[in-house]
Amino acid sequence: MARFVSVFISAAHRRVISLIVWLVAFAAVLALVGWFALDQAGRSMTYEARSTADHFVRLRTNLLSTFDVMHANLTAEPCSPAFQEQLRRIAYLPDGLNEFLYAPGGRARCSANVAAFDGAVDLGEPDIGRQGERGIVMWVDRDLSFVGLTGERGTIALNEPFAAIVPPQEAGFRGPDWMSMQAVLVAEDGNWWHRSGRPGIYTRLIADGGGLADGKMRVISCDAGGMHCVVVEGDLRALLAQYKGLVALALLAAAIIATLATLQTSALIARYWSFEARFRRHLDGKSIVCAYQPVMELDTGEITGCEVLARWRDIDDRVVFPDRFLNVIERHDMTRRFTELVAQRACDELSEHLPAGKRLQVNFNIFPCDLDSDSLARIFSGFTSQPDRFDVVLEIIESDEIPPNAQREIEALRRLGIKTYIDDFGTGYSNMQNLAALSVDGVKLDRAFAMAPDNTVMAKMLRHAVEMIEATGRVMVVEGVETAERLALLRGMQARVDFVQGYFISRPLDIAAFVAFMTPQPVSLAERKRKAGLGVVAA
Ligand SMILES: Nc1nc2c(ncn2[C@@H]2O[C@@H]3COP(=O)(O)O[C@H]4[C@@H](O)[C@H](n5cnc6c(=O)[nH]c(N)nc65)O[C@@H]4COP(=O)(O)O[C@H]3[C@H]2O)c(=O)[nH]1
Repeated sequence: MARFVSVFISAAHRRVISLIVWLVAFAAVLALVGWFALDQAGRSMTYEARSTADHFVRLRTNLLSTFDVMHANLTAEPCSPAFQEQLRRIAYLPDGLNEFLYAPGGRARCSANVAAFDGAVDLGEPDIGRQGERGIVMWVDRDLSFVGLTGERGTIALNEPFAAIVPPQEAGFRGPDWMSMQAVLVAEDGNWWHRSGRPGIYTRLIADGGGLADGKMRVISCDAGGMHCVVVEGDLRALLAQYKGLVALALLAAAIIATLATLQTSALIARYWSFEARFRRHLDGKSIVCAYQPVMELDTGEITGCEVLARWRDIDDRVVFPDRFLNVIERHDMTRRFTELVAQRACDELSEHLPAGKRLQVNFNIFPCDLDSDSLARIFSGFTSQPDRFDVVLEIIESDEIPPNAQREIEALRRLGIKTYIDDFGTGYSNMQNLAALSVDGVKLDRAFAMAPDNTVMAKMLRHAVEMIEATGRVMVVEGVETAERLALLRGMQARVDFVQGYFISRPLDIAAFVAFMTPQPVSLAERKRKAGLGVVAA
């Protein structure tokens, strides 16, 4: 899971995601345009196939109505002169058919042109036997010399006992260049005969089952009776070549749409997976990590307490430091909830792991805006309900101005057994005026003083800052002690520093390392550090 979400969090991966989104959007738009173009091409091919098939529909209608006329009008004795007369009259009808036979059982006895044959002409086995409602029988592409049309071929259709000769049909096809057509005569048993157009198309249609294959698309349209069919084949490569300009335009449109979609999606992803959004979505008891930085009594060298420092475990499992999330907490009014989660986690860990009989002062950072004794009493009740194990100190951090009701709340907290310190004194809002106005229990000198390199102004001011705090009579903690020399300097001062904290004593530790660091005293600092060496939470 952590691996998966890191894909969305890291900027490098986001670029890859953007590229993927672009490609997918581009392909999707092209697919959409392609589908639309194919649909349109298919429609226009179907239209052309139907228009061409109309010719055969008309032919079939003429044939059937001619048979109707023959059955109604040929009343004379078959093949008699009167019959021949009736037959000739029908042959003059303007229906494209003009040779008729009397051929009961497939044996031609007379025709419109050749009166009676010298004996019946046996047409033989029909190519198509009794097809459709009217039971029409057909002899396809027969030699017509027996009716005097030497060298000609035609199809004979028989509707017992009359037959008509259907001359070869040339269906006019008016489709565009990228289409070609074949007209076929298809029997119900699947046998078929080429009628006109480009041979081979129907064979390919049968092989491919219609639709799209090899860059070609085929559609079929048959006449109502199903005898004649027109297959139209569209060559899509030829179509693309014909509309190069439109293709270029479609590609450009797809690229523009894909770019817009990518911008939108990337912005959405960036917003959804931004640190701020992640923090707000996933801040809970499990994601809070507590680090404990030991606080040492300067006189005795004894570790008497710790400062609880919060970190947050991001969803990709990386531990994030407060400088990244404190402003998010303040901006979104999450300060109280956050303090509650930290207090809860620290209480669970310390209560479980701290050796029995060991008393500890636990310092927490709180936001000035949360200086409300009722809610703070509830938040830290886990500690105050164990007065023999824990003392609670709340360090009011330097985020915004101290609220006007601060004094009243500080006193109320003191009555509940909770002490307050001013944090990071010497910077920001923590000025002398604040210190004089508020009856806080202690003051923590900003780490910038103790950490300042030798001979800098801040380093020189360390002594004066310490003397100034001493003058207020409050408990004094100096943090940021990084070297033995600074520790010695603080020890050697005339003014009294009560507690020290800093990397020289210990970096912030996870609970296991912190408990190891708290080994029964007296043990040298070096020995304690060696024991706590594992599981250090980087500061
Ligand atoms: N270079 C150096 N640094 C040292 C040394 N000793 C301690 N530090 C660092 O100084 C910070 C001390 O905490 P802070 O002044 O209360 O300053 C804290 C505090 O204002 C705030 N913070 C941390 N945890 C919480 C919390 O649970 N609630 C609130 N409201 N604020 C918190 O975030 C600030 C920064 O915390 P961290 O990053 O943990 O940084 C910690 C600690 O790791 C040292 O010798 N050298």
